[in-house]
Amino acid sequence: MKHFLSTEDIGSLPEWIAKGKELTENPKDLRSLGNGKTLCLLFFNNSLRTRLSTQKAAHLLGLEVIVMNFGSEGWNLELTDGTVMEHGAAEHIREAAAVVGVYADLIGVRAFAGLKDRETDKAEGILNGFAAHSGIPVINMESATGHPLQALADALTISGATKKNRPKVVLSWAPHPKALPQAVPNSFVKIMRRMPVDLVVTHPPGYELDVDITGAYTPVYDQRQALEEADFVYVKNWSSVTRYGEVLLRDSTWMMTSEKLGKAQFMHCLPVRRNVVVADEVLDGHQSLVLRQAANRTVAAQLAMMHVLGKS
Ligand SMILES: NCCC[C@H](NC(=O)CCC(=O)O)C(=O)O
Ligand SMILES: NC(=O)OP(=O)(O)O
Repeated sequence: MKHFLSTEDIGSLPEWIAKGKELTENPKDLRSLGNGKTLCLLFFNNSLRTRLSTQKAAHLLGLEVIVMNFGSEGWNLELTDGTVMEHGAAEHIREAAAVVGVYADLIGVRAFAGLKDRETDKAEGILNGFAAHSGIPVINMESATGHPLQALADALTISGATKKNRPKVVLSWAPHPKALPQAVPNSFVKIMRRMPVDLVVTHPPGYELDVDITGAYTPVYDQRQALEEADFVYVKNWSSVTRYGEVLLRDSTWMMTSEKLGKAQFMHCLPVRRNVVVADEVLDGHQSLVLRQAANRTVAAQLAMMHVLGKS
């Protein structure tokens, strides 16, 4: 059975990108691919793009969709085997996943990092629990450590927008009032390593990504130096890994501005806090790719579903 749990589940990235371009440029009626099948989307966290683009992609592939906001409406799930369930959780993930497998043919799961315990988040209990116990393919709609649908959409966006054979792509940390997960930068770094780009990662000291996930990299702590000659600038906040889940810095000089962006194209996965992460002028300017990224989320979801349906 094929899942789509991380960017590693993308076999040949150039082939997936070519297929994505084909879906966009020569759309065909693909409704027979998913005919008679049901996709169940489970949200343990909020969403706009993921929920709508995945539903739209499912309709394009002829799938029926059922959606549940599990975080607010589902039973609290026990993830550990052998627990005496006298407290807290009403249901074990073994039953919950198996039951979804009775109603659906594939599942999408969104379950963010709790940002309290690093090892718990790295174990990906909810995502892996559904993959292990549902008996049907699972698609990651942003988990504790990764957001592969976003990364695939970002790869499609850069591939479609680049004017160079080997563009310079900068991933820049930005300030944020809340502690946010590392899922988006993790998957972005991993997929960019498989693209014909020169990737530079810039963040303040203390915001190093987990190299067990991203692979080794050399951070550039001077943002202006990192941004020199950039073609694409991907801006994102994440919380500290070493002081797990902490906000160490709220330095507004890391916010992206038109002056710092220069001639580069701007990217962000959204949602974004205006004038904290990025200045209005950038989001409202013609160098912003954020809506193309959002549009490519539908293409990424189609590709992921075709993969797990065995129809890619
Ligand atoms: N899926 C896209 C990003 C989701 C999440 N952002 C957030 O939770 C932003 C919340 C806020 O701004 O209050 C993240 O960073 O992983
Ligand atoms: N980029 C993204 O995943 O957006 P949502 O959190 O709104 O789904």
